[in-house]
Amino acid sequence: MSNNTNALEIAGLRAGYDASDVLLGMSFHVGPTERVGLFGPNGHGKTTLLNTISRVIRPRAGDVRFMGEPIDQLAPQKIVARGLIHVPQANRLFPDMQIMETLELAAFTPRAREELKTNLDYVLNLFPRLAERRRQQCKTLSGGERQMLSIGAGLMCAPRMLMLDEPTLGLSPKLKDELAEAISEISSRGIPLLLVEQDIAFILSLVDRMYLVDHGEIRREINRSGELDHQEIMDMYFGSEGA
Ligand SMILES: Nc1ncnc2c1ncn2[C@@H]1O[C@H](COP(=O)(O)OP(=O)(O)OP(=O)(O)O)[C@@H](O)[C@H]1O
Repeated sequence: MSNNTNALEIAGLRAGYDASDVLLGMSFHVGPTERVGLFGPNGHGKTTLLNTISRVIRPRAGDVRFMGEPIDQLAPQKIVARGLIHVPQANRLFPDMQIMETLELAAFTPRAREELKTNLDYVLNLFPRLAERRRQQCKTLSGGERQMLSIGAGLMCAPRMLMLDEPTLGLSPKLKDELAEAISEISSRGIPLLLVEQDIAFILSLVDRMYLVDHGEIRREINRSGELDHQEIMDMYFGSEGA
C-alpha cells in the first residue's frame, strides 16, 4: 500500500433488507488520514451503510476497499482484524460487564492483544471518567459514559480507521464538546475517520469534508473550504419539504 492509498473506497454500493434496497449505489472515499462526515436525515441509510461496510449486512453489489484491498467478501471479524473499526450507535454494551472487562474483551484480535496495555493507557487517559469508574457495570453508566466506553472499546481494537455512528446521540452540549475534543485527539494520531452525525455543528467542527446522504444516495460533497453554512445545509435538506 502506498502512502497515497485511500483508507476507504466505496464504489456503487447497494444493500438493503428483504425486497427493498436502502443503499442505491453509493460511491465515496476517505483519504489516508482524512476526517470525513456523512450527514443526512433519519432513515436515509447511514447506519445501513456503516453496517454494510463492516459486513454486518451483506452488500448486493459494488466494491468496498480498505487500505487498497477488497473487503466486501470478508467476515466481519476479519475486517476488525484488519483495523477497520465500526463504533455503532450507543447501548450495544453488555449490561452486566464492568468498564475494564469491556475494554479488555474488545481487544480480541492478535494485533489488539499485543497493543492492549498501550491502548488501555491511552483510552483511560483520553476518558478519565472511565478510569474513575473502571469497576462500574455498563448498565449503570450514563449516556455520555456509555458513548465514551463504546469509542474506548473501538480504540482497544487497534484501529487503522474508525467509523463512528452518531456519537452525540442524546448527549448534552457540554458532553458533546468533551467528545469532540476526544475525537479530535484520536484523529490527530493520523487515524482516518468516517463520522455519521445529525448534529451539523458537531460534524462541521470535526471533518475535512462531508457528504450529504439522501434516500440511499450521496447527493452532494462539501469541502470545508466551500464555506457552506449550517442554515444552507438545513434549508437544502428540510426547507423544500417544509419540515
Ligand atoms: N433490520 C432492518 N430490517 C428492515 N429494514 C431496516 C432494517 N434496518 C433499517 N431498516 C430500514 O432501512 C432504512 C434506512 O435505515 P438506517 O438506519 O440505515 O438509516 P439512518 O440514515 O442511519 O437513520 P437513523 O439516523 O435514524 O439511524 C429505513 O427505512 C429503515 O427502516
